Amino acid sequence: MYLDPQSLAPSSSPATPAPRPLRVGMIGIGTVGAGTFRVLARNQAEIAARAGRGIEVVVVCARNLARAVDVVGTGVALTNDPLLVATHPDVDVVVEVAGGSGPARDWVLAALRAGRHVVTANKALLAEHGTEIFAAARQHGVVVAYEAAVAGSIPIIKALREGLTANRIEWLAGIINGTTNFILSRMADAGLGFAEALAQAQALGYAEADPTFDIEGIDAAHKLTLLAALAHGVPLQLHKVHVEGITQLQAIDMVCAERLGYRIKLLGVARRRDDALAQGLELRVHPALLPATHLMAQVNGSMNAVMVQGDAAGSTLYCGAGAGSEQTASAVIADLVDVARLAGGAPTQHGVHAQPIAAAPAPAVLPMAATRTRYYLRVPVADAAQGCAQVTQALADCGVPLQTLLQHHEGPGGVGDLRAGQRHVVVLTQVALEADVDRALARVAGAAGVHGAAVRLRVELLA
Ligand SMILES: NC(=O)C1=CN([C@@H]2O[C@H](COP(=O)(O)OP(=O)(O)OC[C@H]3O[C@@H](n4cnc5c(N)ncnc54)[C@H](O)[C@@H]3O)[C@@H](O)[C@H]2O)C=CC1
Ligand SMILES: N[C@@H](CC=O)C(=O)O
Ligand code: NA
Repeated sequence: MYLDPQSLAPSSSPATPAPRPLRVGMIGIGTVGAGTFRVLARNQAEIAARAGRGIEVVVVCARNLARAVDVVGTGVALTNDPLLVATHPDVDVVVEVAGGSGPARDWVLAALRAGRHVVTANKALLAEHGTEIFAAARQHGVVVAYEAAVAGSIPIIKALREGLTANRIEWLAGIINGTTNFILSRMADAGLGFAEALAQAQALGYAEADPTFDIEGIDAAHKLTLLAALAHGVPLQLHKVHVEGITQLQAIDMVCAERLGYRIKLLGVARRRDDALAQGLELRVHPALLPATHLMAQVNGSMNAVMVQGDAAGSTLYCGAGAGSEQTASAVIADLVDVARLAGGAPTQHGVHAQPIAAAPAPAVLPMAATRTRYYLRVPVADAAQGCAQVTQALADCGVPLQTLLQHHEGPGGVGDLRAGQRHVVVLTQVALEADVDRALARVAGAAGVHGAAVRLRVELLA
């Protein structure tokens, strides 16, 4: 769509002087920074042909300068002062791949005020300070591009801003954290424990500096905040995202889900509601059951996938590496190429201005009690028959329609944290209101013979 094959051929007009290269200053040269430098160097000729000019890293900020030399060699200026890169006179665009949201805000604002474009992979920064940062970019007539910040290599920002721009987006749902998808896949498919799987994700460069951000769903909430703003025209409102991570997930529920024909994934969902029960936006990150036959359920390891339902396009699905060095670098460089193509024009004329566009009126974020979906419930009980009767009665009393009910009894040597001999009532509901499901579970909790806390997981509707 964007690539003119002729542009890869050598120019036939020698009289036209070659435009000067786009000069890049990088802040951070870790997993993503090093990948960006490597891919820029390796694919230099192709990238220059496609961008219409070369892209050249002129200065790099690193904490450890000796290690930075190993990556970038001696032909690039090095500093450990990020502000020096942000305002460097020889830099056209600042690539921020250091991470964190406090100091990074200052560097990025300094770059924008100095008239530099910014490319960043930092979703925490934009989810927390994006309103201020995009306003500064507008004021100074420059671009903040962030394709790498959401779902790594997948061009989902471009898809929403450009490919789907004609649509009213009804919902989007995504596996948008590579680390947790890697952990859940390794636990389900290779029988690894949580800690071991997390350690592998860290060693492969997928996890955040503080992996709590991954496993507690915060990183996915950062990304969902950015996606929801683009897709639904709402402000950046991280504090309104309902967030549950995967640390409370129990092995028994992964096994029961699988026996029922489902896989559990950490999902980010932004769903517009305009029905008899609610008008607004569901904005939530949590583990969810997906039918094992659904394409999204088959997205494993560090892969991400985002499904978008538009009123005109219908369903579209985007899948690819959600984390990793060169995988993320691919998106960073795509943004650099967009900036290179500006060639002095106004950012908005070239469709690169990556700020969320507010629609009026923006839908309000709904409370979780208003969520409408299907549910998986597991209730530990002393007596299976009595437990089934209690659970079905409570669901019926609260208007929650039942779809499947089964008893689960694991003998000695059973899965995960299951006590030998423990019985469970496992239920799949039809579509119900979360408030009604919670009322039913509150009733069940007080019943004689119920041993321990019930588990409630959402079954996501992806149709
Ligand atoms: N690793 C991945 O797969 C992905 C990471 N990201 C984001 O990209 C950013 C970078 O992530 P990684 O490369 O994985 O992290 P990293 O920890 O591997 O690299 C960050 C580098 O920045 C340097 N740095 C931090 N503060 C600095 C300072 N004040 N002065 C000089 N250097 C400083 C660190 O020393 C480190 O070398 C983060 O915002 C992360 O969320 C986004 C998508 C994927
Ligand atoms: N830690 C993140 C990195 C990419 O955004 C993830 O695992 O997805
Ligand atoms: Na992306």
